[in-house]
Formats: sequence, C-alpha cells, structure tokens
Amino acid sequence: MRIVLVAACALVDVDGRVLIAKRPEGKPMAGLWEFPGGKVEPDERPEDALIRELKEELAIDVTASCLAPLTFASHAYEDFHLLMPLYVCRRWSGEVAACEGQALSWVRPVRLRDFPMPPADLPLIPHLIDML
Ligand SMILES: Nc1nc2c([nH]c(=O)n2[C@H]2C[C@H](O)[C@@H](COP(=O)(O)OP(=O)(O)OP(=O)(O)O)O2)c(=O)[nH]1
Repeated sequence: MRIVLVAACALVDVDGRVLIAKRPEGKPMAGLWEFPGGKVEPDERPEDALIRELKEELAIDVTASCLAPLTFASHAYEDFHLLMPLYVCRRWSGEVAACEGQALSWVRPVRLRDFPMPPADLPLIPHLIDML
C-alpha cells in the first residue's frame, strides 16, 4: 500500500476555536471539512510543507517554531494509506483568507463532530477537545 504523507494544522484562535476548510468540488472527498494542509513533497520537511500550504491556501505566514506537534492520523483509504501529522498553531501573521475560494469555519472542538470530515480525521477530534 502506498503511504501518502500529508501535513495538517489546527489553527487555534484566541477564543480556542479551530479553523476547518471545506474541500472544494472536483477534489477527492469534496464537501468534507478538513484541517488546512496538504501533501508533503519529496525531500520536503513536513513543517515546510505546512508553511507552504498555509501560505497558498490561507495567505498567512507561519514559522516552524510556532508549529507544535499534537497527534497524527494513520488511516487506510481504499487506494493509499494516509499518514498525517497534526500540528497546532496559535501564532501566525496576516489575516486568514480563503485563497482557493474554499469555505472556512472557526469551530469549537466540541462542535467539530457537527461537520462531516474525512474518516481519517475523526480520531483526531478528542485530542483537540482534550487540549483546548
Ligand atoms: N489537508 C488535509 N488533508 C486531509 C485531511 N484528512 C484527510 O483524509 N486528508 C486527505 C485528503 C487527501 O487525500 C490528502 C490531502 O491531499 P490534498 O489534495 O489536500 O493535498 P494537495 O493540495 O497537496 O494535493 P494536490 O491537489 O496537489 O494533489 O489527505 C485533513 O484534515 N486535511
């Protein structure tokens, strides 16, 4: 089984809400809500991939020292195995913007289950609830 490494981030605002983004039409799992992030390129550090994706998707600047590892997802999809470290970030510069036209929502961790998310993400929710 091919292992796909995806770096993802729970951006946390001053009220303890977490940012989730809706996957756009045309992508696999369109319409599900996910943590911002994306695939780690060959020879790229996960933190650098996340910094790149957060800039591309949300127009914010993050430094590696502000990315705290929280937990990870390890999930067998039909055609690949997802390995997804989840970082927490409370400090960034710039205003969060939906650069790719994606819907964004700031959500209290206890409410994350109200949003349909990819199956890999569901075991991550209790970790966010515990932390926040
Ligand atoms: N970013 C992100 N991806 C997730 C989450 N949960 C989950 O199963 N995934 C899966 C969906 C995709 O199969 C993969 C991420 O790929 P992607 O399509 O967002 O990444 P990308 O922008 O680098 O991909 P691409 O369109 O360039 O091929 O991880 C999540 O919470 N956040």
